[in-house]
Amino acid sequence: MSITDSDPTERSEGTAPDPAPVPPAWRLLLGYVRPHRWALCAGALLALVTGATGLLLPLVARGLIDDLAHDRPVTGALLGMSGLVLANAAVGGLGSYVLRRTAESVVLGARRALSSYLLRLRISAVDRTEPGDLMARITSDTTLLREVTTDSLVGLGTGGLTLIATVVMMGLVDAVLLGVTLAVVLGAGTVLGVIVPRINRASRQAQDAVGAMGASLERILGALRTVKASGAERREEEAVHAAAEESWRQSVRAAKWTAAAGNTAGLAMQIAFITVLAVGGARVATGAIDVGTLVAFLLYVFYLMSPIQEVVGAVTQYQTGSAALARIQEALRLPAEPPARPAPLPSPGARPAAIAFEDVRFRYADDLPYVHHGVTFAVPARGMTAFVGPSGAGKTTVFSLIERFYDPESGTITLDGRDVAEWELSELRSAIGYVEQDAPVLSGSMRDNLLLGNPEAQDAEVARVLKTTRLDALVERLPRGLDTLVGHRGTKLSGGERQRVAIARALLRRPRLLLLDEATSQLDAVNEAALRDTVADVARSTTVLVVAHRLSTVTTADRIVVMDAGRVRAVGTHRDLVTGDPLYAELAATQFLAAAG
Ligand SMILES: Nc1ncnc2c1ncn2[C@@H]1O[C@H](COP(=O)(O)OP(=O)(O)OP(=O)(O)O)[C@@H](O)[C@H]1O
Repeated sequence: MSITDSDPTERSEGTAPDPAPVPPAWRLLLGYVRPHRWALCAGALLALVTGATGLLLPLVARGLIDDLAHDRPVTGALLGMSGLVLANAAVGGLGSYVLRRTAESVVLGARRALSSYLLRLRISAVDRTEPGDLMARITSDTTLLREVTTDSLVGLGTGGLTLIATVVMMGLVDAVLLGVTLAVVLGAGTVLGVIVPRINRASRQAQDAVGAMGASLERILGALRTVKASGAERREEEAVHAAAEESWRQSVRAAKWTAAAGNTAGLAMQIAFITVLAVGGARVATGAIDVGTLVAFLLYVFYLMSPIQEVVGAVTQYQTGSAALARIQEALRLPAEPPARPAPLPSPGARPAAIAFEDVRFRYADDLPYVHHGVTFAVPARGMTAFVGPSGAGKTTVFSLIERFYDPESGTITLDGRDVAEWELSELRSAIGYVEQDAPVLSGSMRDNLLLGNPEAQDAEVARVLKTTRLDALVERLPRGLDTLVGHRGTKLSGGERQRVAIARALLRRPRLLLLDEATSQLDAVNEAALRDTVADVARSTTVLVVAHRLSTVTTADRIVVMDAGRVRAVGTHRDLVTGDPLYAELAATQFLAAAG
């Protein structure tokens, strides 16, 4: 699944698509590794020292055979060999630890960068992605960076250098036997050139399938009640299984080619060994070389196996890792907002904000119809303004544009007379409290939810807001008061309570402008009255805009903006509009709900 296909929303929001081509995977990898380069160099150095101690072993072995052949004492050679073996194990272990630790740090860096970036994504970018797929990019794709750092980058460096050093040593021992060995190795290299790109393709498809599985799971877990109530468990299960099986199929394909690559390298070494033994035996017979030289060379052939396998492993691992890197990079190229600078919240009693739309035209994407066809209205500071109109009229979109989740194609939106496009985003949002229609409550405690937008709020302020939102009685009833857990998405609260928690959360930010998207669902009379009184209270000191779905909300409003098909058709009080606007009269007659539901 690709998330970087060009998206028309970008242009309609004035966000130019990123024109720079995606850098090659190796350059991306170096970018992640750069902060850890010294640790990586230390690890690579230790790996090289390990390799060097190994390289000396055949030479010491040759000395040992020579000593034995000439009846010389062998204690020195034996001690030397033991020392080299111990040094090899100790330095090798330390090197491996340093490399793995560095690789974990690379993964940590990538996860931090990616998660911070995802929190800054523009809402338009989130609209066209699957959250589950994005999650897979942070969890599973970044994990692959670990192997690619240790096995691929370091493996290529140390394996490559050891390989060169081994070849040089072999050349010094016997050039003819080296020629024989290289001929076999080059043949194997040609076969590997065919296999390796296949590993890349299969790995990429396997990772995409993991992303698709995450997306399916997120879809199910996000609406498990609906899935169960709709009896759709089996069909949803099949979708998850299909993605899991696709990932399995592609991983098995990648495993097949990886195994083929490994075996080709192994087979090449066996062939090289037998050929060297045959050619070397003949050379010993003719007296061209002695037995010690042949044994030393054969040890080098064995020794060659490890760096060759390291290099082959590095290349195959790089293929898997570059697929993951590409997926991470795709996520990092989604349009994002500039990094948020912390903006202070308005002080208590800050003056309310005035808001105005002037001929605003907006559509969610170039290939979608306009949602706003020139919306114009002005709301003075303080008081409650209700937005009413049939479903799809563009009321919620008004709020999204004020919050700058999207930018209009033309026209201006001003807050206190200043174009919202000119405001620093964090400064703009700190002036506004926003309560979404489905009033999201996050998992965690009641306190976590209330303090989400203002962690510094004092107890007295929290108590006051709880009273305003008529939540004080509820909190008293909860077994652990504010520390009671509210469940995933606040499932332990009623719909009305969730809405009031969301309002309380917004109020604790002391907004100069409160945007309240009323729930379309019917509330019971007690909850409805509590909500109405709350909003009326708040509107005395703040500017409140409400997308209203209930007649009881609009009758108390200071002014009502009637929207229809992306236009403002009338503005007035309930009394004016009931007689002056036929659509409003009709909506009021049906209590809004028939037209709004
Ligand atoms: N993220 C989006 N991407 C594309 N189209 C969208 C998006 N959000 C809303 N729309 C479309 O824009 C139009 C206006 O939506 P909006 O939510 O503003 O309507 P509304 O008046 O608030 O409706 P309701 O009363 O049902 O909440 C609708 O036709 C809707 O399908």
